[in-house]
Amino acid sequence: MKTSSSNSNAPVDLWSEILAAETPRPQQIGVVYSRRNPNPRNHPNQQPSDPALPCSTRVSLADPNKRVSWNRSLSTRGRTSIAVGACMVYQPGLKKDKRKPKPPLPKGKLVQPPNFEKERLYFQEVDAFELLEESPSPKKVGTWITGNMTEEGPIPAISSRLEKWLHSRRLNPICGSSSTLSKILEAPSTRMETICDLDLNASELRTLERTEGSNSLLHSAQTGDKKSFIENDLHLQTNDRMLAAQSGEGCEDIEAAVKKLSLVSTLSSIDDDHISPFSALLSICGQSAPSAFQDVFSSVSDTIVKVGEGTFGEAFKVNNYVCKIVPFDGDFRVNGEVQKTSEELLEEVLLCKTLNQLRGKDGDSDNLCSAFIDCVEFRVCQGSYDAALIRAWEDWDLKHGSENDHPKEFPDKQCYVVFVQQHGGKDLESFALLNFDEARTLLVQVTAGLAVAESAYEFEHRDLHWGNILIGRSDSETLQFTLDGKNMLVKTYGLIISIIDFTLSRINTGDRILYLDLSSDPDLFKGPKGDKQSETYRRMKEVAEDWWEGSYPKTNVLWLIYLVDILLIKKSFERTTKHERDLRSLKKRLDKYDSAKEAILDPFFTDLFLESDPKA
Ligand SMILES: Nc1ncnc2c1ncn2[C@@H]1O[C@H](COP(=O)(O)OP(=O)(O)OP(=O)(O)O)[C@@H](O)[C@H]1O
Repeated sequence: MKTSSSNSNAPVDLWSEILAAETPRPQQIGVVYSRRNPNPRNHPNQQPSDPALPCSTRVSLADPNKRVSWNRSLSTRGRTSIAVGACMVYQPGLKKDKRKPKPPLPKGKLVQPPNFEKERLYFQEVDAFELLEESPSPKKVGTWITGNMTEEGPIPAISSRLEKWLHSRRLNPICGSSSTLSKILEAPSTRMETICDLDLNASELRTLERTEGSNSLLHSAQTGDKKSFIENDLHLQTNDRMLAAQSGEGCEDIEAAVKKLSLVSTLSSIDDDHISPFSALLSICGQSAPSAFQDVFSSVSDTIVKVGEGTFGEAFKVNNYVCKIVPFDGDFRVNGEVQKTSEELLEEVLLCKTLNQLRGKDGDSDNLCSAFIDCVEFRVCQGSYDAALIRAWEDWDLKHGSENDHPKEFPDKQCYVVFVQQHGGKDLESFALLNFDEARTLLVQVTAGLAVAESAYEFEHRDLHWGNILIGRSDSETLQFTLDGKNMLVKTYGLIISIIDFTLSRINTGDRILYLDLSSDPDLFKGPKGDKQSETYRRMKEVAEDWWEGSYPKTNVLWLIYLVDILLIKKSFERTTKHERDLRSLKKRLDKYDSAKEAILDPFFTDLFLESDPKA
């Protein structure tokens, strides 16, 4: 899936190459925004709203007339995490429902065995004997990977660098995170950079060496990244801890600082250990303090172009990347919605990091694909909106008419998460499909991607409308998917798709189940009758019986059915009546499948596989 780079310092992959060819000049970007929850009253592609439907009364304080959302009740919104691992007990708003047991951990090789050579080198630096003697046993063995055996005995599955550090100082009285999470933590996207290192002005983001120091919070604490330190009551606690660690104020303080900022303790101890979700979010983004928002973007003003907007985020093209900027934790509404919380964003980042694992950057796996947008960096920022972004926002507003609030309204204490993603092209709504082959490859890539993610993580997207499928043109004729160890080479007909926006998604990371409890968002299911997107939410609800923590891969199939409908009804491309018949019979058969994994075996897809057939 990866292609080689001409510049060894820059991470060039398939997308970068596609996009270098596809969108070389900002003014050529023609992405038309499609929000997840279009307001049927003013969205050209939506049916007129049912006057009987209640319209939301939640409007932004910034501009009460700007936007009305018909299907969100974010006052009750909240992503929910069910921890399935030892010590993972954080379950806000967990509904007690004993109908189903907790889903099993995902199958397949989720966790790579630890690289023992690396472990050995590490332990040379510490007193290995002492360490092994003092290491606590996990309380629930089943959720830990089995450690390697050494002459001295088993090495516990020590997951993160922070944990190793704690072990080395015999300061780890709690059980550690599972290795799945640690693997995610150590993925390239958790690179620790100072604000200056996040050089969006470069034509490519640099892949920094992931050294022990550069990727650790401890390092930040020790080097004291004061430049990005923003004085804010909310964050002082975190910074105090880090500075205490820096100044070496005794083991207890260091232990507390590191433990509280390590993912090991994030979700599980937010409640009982008074850790703020904000600290945990910083931690998972590899930061000790928020970056100054304006600094991150100030040097790239000429190249910034807005490419889209969503209910929560504004998306800007910055060179070859897209930065999705999501404000959070503010106490006023943005775009008519209550702002997302640190906690929700923490889980969203975790979810993205988990899906990033499917790209196989960290070794072999039984399930691989590049169908989910590559998130290359996550950055917590704070401050008022950058002038270059505001200019880009206003340009876009002139051309497309934004439904969002003007970002200049944000106060200077506002926090944001910047999701730095690869540019995935245009969304399906605005992309002009040329012919039936392009429609077919779209369907097979989405289906295969969902099948792979289902298999690896019991993933359900739960919101796969046409604004959440991006399409780019590519020279690659084929694309590889690996499903349960079997390789499938899929014909692209020159298109590569990327799935985005995991706000409603459900995933089993191996440590915990992340999902959004849609039962607390009744408006989501009140969209116009007959509207395919609204009907799909309602069908999902029937399948889930409004119990959203459960695993229902059928929901993925429901979105595939929606996609076929969209291709038939909303998209025009060169096609014959036979092609339409084929699509209609695919839709009928899809109805009978319970998962994307079943759907990918449908005869409709057979001749789209070049070498290996998933049935073989
Ligand atoms: N990586 C990307 N590449 C290209 N365009 C993107 C990318 N990410 C987002 N966009 C554009 O921005 C729009 C909004 O992004 P996204 O759906 O992720 O935001 P959101 O706030 O989560 O939206 P929603 O209203 O669906 O919750 C997309 O429809 C797309 O047009």
